[in-house]
Amino acid sequence: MQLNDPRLFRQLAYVNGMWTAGDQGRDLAVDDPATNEVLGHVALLERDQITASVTAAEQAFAHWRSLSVNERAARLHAWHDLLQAHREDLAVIMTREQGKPLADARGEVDYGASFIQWFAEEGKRAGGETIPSHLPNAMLGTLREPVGISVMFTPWNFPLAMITRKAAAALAAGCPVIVKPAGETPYSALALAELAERAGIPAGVFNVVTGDAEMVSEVLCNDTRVRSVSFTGSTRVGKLLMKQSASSVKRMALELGGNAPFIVGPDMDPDEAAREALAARFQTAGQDCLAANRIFVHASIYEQFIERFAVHMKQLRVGNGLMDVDIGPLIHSRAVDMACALVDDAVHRGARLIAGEQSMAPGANFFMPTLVADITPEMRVFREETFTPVAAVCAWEDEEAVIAAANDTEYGLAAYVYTHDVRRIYRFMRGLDYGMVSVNTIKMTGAPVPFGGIKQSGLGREGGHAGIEEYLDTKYFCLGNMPSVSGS
Ligand SMILES: NC(=O)c1ccc[n+]([C@@H]2O[C@H](COP(=O)([O-])OP(=O)(O)OC[C@H]3O[C@@H](n4cnc5c(N)ncnc54)[C@H](O)[C@@H]3O)[C@@H](O)[C@H]2O)c1
Ligand SMILES: N[C@@H](CC=O)C(=O)O
Repeated sequence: MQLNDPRLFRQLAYVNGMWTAGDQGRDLAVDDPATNEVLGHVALLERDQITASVTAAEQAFAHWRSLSVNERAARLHAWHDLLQAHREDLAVIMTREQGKPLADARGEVDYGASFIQWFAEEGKRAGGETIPSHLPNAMLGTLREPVGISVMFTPWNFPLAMITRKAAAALAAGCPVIVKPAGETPYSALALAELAERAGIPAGVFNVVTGDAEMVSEVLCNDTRVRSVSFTGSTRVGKLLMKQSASSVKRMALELGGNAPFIVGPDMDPDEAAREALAARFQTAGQDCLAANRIFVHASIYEQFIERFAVHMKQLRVGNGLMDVDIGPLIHSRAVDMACALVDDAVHRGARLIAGEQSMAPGANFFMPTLVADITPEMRVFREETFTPVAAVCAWEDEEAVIAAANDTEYGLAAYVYTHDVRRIYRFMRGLDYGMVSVNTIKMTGAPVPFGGIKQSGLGREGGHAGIEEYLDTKYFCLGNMPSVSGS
């Protein structure tokens, strides 16, 4: 890989401040999804090595938590600055392993860095409270303590920002961290480890383990020394991690799948609404938990919307993310198979295939943006998180019915509403059962935001003031027999 700083491309795990090969010498090939070329390999750690990463974190914890918040913040700020200084290399690594266009990868480096900056400061504000005493001669209050060793399983669609959103919060709270990145995208995580070391984050405080996901999660979730598990990925794996963590009652933060509705009101300009829906559907080639999964358009502008959406969709440039494109490859060929199956299912059940010419795909892992109209609740595109560049549209007329249809899913991550009618906006905002509702914009995320879902989209919040709470325990204290202390 051509980088300005070749030391950012690491193929070994990072445990206790050391670049670590698997004890059995096993490794795993990592492919560039655009070309299927092998980019490199990554160490497959053995069971005992995963346990050793917990021991390293345990030993590092005492020192890390003892630092003042300002000392921890200084290291986090240094880490943030290093991400910015190496932005271009980090973006290239991300595009090569994940496939997303370079411009999007640069955006993700900025997004990822912003969480480090945010939590460096947020750590300074994570204080307890004093409580007016109901007991005579006693002082009551709370202290905030770091929960302890925090494990993070992160996905391949956002290989850098999903790590920093979790890890920076935990580190700021005083917790040591063990990250298990997705097998498809380990190199962004390992580059983060290289930069964490350069930023002065001590050995054992930020570890990146690589290996078989099922074995790693089994070892880490069953280790009683691990106190918190955070995962971003599918609802299926999230449930598995919950089960594995139940025996030792760990704290859980889960950012799982979504099935976002995108509702367009009758007052919208069909062309403007189509451009916005297009961007909301095809971000990260549709492999985004925030991607608009079901597009509900008011019947009065439905056909015009479809026509404008198809026109704009055909202009999207699909290709290798290193080139000047809008949409890169899907993560692997299974995702292409899934996209084909979703479209077939929809058409078989009566949807109209408006556009999507797969013979134009520039490689095995590419899927050309596709639009299906007249979708119904029986179709897979309606029920499942499609995670592919397949846009699925239907018409609505009755406001209560469209809210009910939008809520007719086990997911509840994000919803979009496009209309300028303020009363309608209010009714949608209140009526939609989602953790996040975005009105007249598709840009809703960022460091200050409490990101997260309800129902089977997850537990807890990341980012914002809430993000650091996932890594803090509240310790109540009662300082009794203090005759000079009043009850107030
Ligand atoms: N909510 C989000 O932010 C978000 C982000 C990315 C992906 N996703 C979900 O991921 C799905 C697509 O990804 P996929 O097909 O790779 O899903 P998947 O469930 O097979 O895998 C998701 C991730 O979990 C890891 N994983 C698998 N088994 C694991 C285990 N036992 N322990 C720990 N980690 C394990 C994988 O390495 C991968 O990184 C989508 O349907 C979407 O719901 C959600
Ligand atoms: N796009 C999401 C991540 C989910 O895939 C985000 O911005 O956090």
